[in-house]
Amino acid sequence: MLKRAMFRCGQLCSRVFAVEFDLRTEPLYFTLSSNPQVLHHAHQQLFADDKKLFSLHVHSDNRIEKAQTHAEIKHKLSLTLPRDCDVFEAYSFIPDVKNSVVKGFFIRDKSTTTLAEDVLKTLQESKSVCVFSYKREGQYYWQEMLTTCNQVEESVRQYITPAAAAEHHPSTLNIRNSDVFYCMHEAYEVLQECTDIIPESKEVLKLVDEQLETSRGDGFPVIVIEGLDATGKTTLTEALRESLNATLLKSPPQCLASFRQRFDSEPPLIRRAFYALGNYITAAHIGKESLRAPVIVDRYWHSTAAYAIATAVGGRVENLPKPGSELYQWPEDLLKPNLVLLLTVSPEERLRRLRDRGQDKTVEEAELEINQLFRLK
Ligand SMILES: Nc1ncnc2c1ncn2[C@@H]1O[C@H](COP(=O)(O)OP(=O)(O)OP(=O)(O)O)[C@@H](O)[C@H]1O
Ligand SMILES: Nc1ccn([C@H]2C[C@H](O)[C@@H](COP(=O)(O)O)O2)c(=O)n1
Repeated sequence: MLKRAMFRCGQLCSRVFAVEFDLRTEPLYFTLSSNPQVLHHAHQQLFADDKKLFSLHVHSDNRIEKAQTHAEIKHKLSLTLPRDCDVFEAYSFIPDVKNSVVKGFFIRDKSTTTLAEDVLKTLQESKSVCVFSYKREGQYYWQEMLTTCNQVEESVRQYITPAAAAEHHPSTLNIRNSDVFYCMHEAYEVLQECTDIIPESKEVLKLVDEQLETSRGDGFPVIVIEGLDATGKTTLTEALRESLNATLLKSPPQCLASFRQRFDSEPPLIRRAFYALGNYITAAHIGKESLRAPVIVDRYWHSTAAYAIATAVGGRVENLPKPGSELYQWPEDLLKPNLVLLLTVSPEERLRRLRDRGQDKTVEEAELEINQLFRLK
């Protein structure tokens, strides 16, 4: 308990918290201080009196464990919390410091039961989970650890203080090498760290080792076709193969097809590293094939980066990294195509085509359909 309290005062107190309270507006930012301060109107709405308030963050030096614990908690909260609990994405971070984000949740319990508190107390038993509750004193609010012994309680009570909005959405601080990978060895290392818990990682790494090839010389043109599902990629890439007498490749490549389901069920860190490695295998195939004929590629790095960034960045479209951000830069060691085309259709036409096709959808495809914000991103 003492260790947790020290951690909290040593690190969290200099941190800013952001809660994705309303998807149409900026997150709400606050810090902790020993001096009470009156809250702004928006903050007062979040900390409204008639609710029991908690926040929960996952800490671990082991990034795989951290990612998995976060995903497990998200799943558990969605299954076990009472219906009248609101769960918002929350971040604790140090402004402008890359990789400083600790992801978590902010929970408003409007129920009359203690179920939410009981669930959170159970979660707090895990050494990597910190749960805080929020209390009111007159017009001020303070944060304290959910379960504390008396000795620690005094030293950890901190008042909620409104903080300035961050220039960049906090989630963008952690995208590099957690959601999007900009060189192969960073993605490779993630799968290496997973081999104990995901045995398939070894097989994927073996395929990467076997297939990797040095970059291509001056060969035939390489054209990538990108687009959301049902925008016509398969139709166009097949037609181009015929008309240009080209070789057609895909990312992820066929040799990873049997592993996709497994990695799709993993948290973003692991899932994105898997798809990143798929791009490097496809790059090796492009290198070989483009010496013989033009190459058409059905999705490549833009798909990987776009899905990853749209998933990682919560809330509104304006939260995305700004145009020109280094996060949109092509990976330094990934073979570049000569041309990338993005196919677009109106949302109505896309839905009509999806309905006509009536195929099974992956979870993320289904999400695209129901989540207009995600598709826009
Ligand atoms: N230019 C077009 N005009 C009208 N319909 C089209 C056009 N291109 C494709 N379609 C139709 O739209 C549907 C989706 O096309 P297609 O399978 O090529 O999309 P896709 O982008 O490859 O989808 P996914 O990524 O989900 O596999 C198909 O029924 C196809 O016949
Ligand atoms: N080049 C690619 C292709 C696909 N992905 C990921 C992104 C989603 O997680 C999923 C969607 O693929 P679909 O089901 O539409 O085939 O695959 C990627 O990261 N990179």
